[in-house]
Amino acid sequence: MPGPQKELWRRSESPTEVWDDTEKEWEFEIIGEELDEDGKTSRYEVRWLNWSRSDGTNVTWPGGKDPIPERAIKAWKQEQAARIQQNLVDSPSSLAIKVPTSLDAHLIETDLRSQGSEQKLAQRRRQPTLAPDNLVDRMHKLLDAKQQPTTQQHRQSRLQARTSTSQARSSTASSRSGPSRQPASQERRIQLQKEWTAIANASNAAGIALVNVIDDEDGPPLPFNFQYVEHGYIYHEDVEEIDLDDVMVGCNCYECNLKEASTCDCQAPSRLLHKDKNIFAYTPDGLFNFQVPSGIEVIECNKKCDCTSDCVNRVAQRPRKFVIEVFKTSSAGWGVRSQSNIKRGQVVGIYSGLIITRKQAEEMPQKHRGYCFDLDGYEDPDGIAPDTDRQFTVDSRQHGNWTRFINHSCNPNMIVYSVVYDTIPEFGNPYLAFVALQDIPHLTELTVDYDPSAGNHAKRPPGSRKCHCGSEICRGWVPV
Ligand SMILES: C[S@@+](CC[C@H](N)C(=O)[O-])C[C@H]1O[C@@H](n2cnc3c(N)ncnc32)[C@H](O)[C@@H]1O
Repeated sequence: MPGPQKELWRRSESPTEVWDDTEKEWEFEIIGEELDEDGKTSRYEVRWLNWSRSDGTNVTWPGGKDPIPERAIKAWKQEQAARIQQNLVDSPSSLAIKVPTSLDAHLIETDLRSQGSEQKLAQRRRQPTLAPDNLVDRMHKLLDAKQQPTTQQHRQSRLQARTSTSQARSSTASSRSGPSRQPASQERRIQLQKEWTAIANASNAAGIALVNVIDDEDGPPLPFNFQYVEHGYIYHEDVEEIDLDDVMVGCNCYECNLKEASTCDCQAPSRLLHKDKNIFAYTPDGLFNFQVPSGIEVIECNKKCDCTSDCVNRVAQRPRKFVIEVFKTSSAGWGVRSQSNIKRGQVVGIYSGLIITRKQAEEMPQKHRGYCFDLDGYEDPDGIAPDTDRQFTVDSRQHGNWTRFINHSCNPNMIVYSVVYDTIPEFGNPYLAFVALQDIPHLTELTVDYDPSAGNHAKRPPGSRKCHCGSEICRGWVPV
């Protein structure tokens, strides 16, 4: 006969929750968050400062009818981002114990594939009859065919690439003991890839892959002490930095209204108009709407605004979501492409680098000017002579991100527009955003026209280089 059923565990009584004073302001701080399987926040952990249960505990997980105000969430996210950034600065060794994300796995896979492909190519050079038999070879063959305008040109540029690397090799060969050629080490390339990806991830941006299936060069040539800067500017000591917190103003819209842009304080002073009415520069899907005339800066909401990060007027400032490949091209050094398809109007990236004065840029040796971009979007807003004290240039030679590798094409798939969000237009240091002019399939080289105002028959400027863009409407030269 069965005996009396044993009680193994009984839930203790929940402490009583009394929130009686309806007039009272309940002060709280967010102290944690719970993530769902996609890594998105499902709820926040909150500590109440002027409330506790009868047992003294004061932590809850609010939700449902009483969601946490957006403003508190925004402050918490900013605090977390700053903490991640600080950890990275304080402790470079922490990079080594970073928990791999799916993006890292993707990058490692890409890297292994490109290494495999490189070994195959090297082997094929030694045994020219070896047939391609794996996916990577086929993919890169297809890419080569797509990127090279003619076989003749292809052969020439391959030859040039080999000649230049063999020259580089022979200049270092003298320090080696014997004449036999060792396969080039790819350690530098992999190290750069890891470093740049860690820096990008710290700004919540996706990783950077470095790929070379053309020759043995183990990464792009960079000046000594090059610093990868995923986002923002560094200021040269000759450029006066102004404390923007005192001068910048934000809008009070809780939700900036796409239909009535004039009701947003950020958009009302903008010269971005359509039929005399203020408009935002973006569609509801966050794509550039191409209604911004050249010479007009897009003014996005900023850190003083009340709106959240998904506001219709915050697009260029969002972190990059797709992995970028900095890859060796066959005829224009290193270039860039995305591992994901890109939509027309999608903002692909923002130029970063060192802010120098225009005078400094003009006095720079010509060979270094290839990485300079003038910030002249606001220079002549109403036909008024520009304030020469505030004419700046961004130089990405020594400090910059992947956009410094964007090559020129006479028939480009991106354009550049000026956008202002954590500064004011009058200060003359807007950001430069690269936006897709068309749908761009993944692994297609991303290009801009370095001199969009030049006509197709413009005379070749002194100091310009021979253009290898391969487009049917090629002008024949690249400005420097
Ligand atoms: C901003 S950098 C672009 C990245 C560069 N390819 C690299 O390897 O560092 C500009 C330089 O790239 C080269 N370049 C860019 N587009 C080119 C093109 N269409 N044809 C030939 N060279 C090009 C020129 O040397 C130019 O001065």
